[in-house]
Amino acid sequence: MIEQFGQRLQAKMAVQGQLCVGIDPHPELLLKWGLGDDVVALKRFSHGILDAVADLVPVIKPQVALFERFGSAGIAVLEELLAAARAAGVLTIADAKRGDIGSTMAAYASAWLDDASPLVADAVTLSPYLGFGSLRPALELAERTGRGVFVLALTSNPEGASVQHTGATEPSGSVAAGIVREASAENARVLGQGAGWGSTGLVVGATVEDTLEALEIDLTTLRGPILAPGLGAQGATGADLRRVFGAAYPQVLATSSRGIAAAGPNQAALREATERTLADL
Ligand SMILES: O=C(O)c1cc(=O)[nH]c(=O)n1[C@@H]1O[C@H](COP(=O)(O)O)[C@@H](O)[C@H]1O
Repeated sequence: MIEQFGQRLQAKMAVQGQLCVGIDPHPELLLKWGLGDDVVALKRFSHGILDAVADLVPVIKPQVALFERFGSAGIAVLEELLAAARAAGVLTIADAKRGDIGSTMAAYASAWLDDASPLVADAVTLSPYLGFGSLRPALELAERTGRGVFVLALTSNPEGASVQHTGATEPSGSVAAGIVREASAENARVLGQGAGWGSTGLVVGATVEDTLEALEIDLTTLRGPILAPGLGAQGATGADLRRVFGAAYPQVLATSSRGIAAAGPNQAALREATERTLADL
């Protein structure tokens, strides 16, 4: 039987901690590393971070958009990076935020979650705002291949509230609460009476402050991982995460991209920034 993503992630986090290092090759960071804004730089930057943190953290999260901006050559770098992480035993979350009508969703799912795809990752981020049900092809493929998904629920950007908080005063609750319910039901379906985490995770920004309480969302019902961006560059700290997530904190995989990369390109400095962030968590 294939070991499912949720179980693999939970086991790795128990040993290595709750930090995911994001790989976001922004032009200004490439410049700060003394590099140009080109594909050679993209490769040096992304492999530089992977090499520095591979034995320290359970997961890396390349931001797909920042590879796509170099076209096919950038995608080739992403393919190599995903393969190198696999070889180093680091789990990967492709941050692609895909979401489309079911038939197209099946193609996105095969790009990121199918064993045969050159872009295969251990998990992919998905947007449920065409309806949670539209993600079904990805949920099914993830289950078949032992991979996972992280579904946007409450994002870290201030504009997210205009969609995600909608309905908060209705009896059915907010849009975000509905996403949490559907993801929890999916894990309950797959896990049944089994213990541990399912492979349907959620994305909840570390910056949402008291929103969880206000929207009456209990993330411990998820029985799965919570990807929490917002650490470092967006201002959140380990203490904020513990306060925001409360009883669900053990499920949190905090992610930091610019906050770690800004310490580079020196490998010792990248490791030091990573170890400091792990300690804060
Ligand atoms: O899905 C994500 O990872 C994500 C969701 C969210 O709500 N907010 C958010 O910042 N992200 C991503 O997380 C990363 C955050 O980067 P830093 O702010 O540099 O740590 C970026 O790649 C964002 O696209």
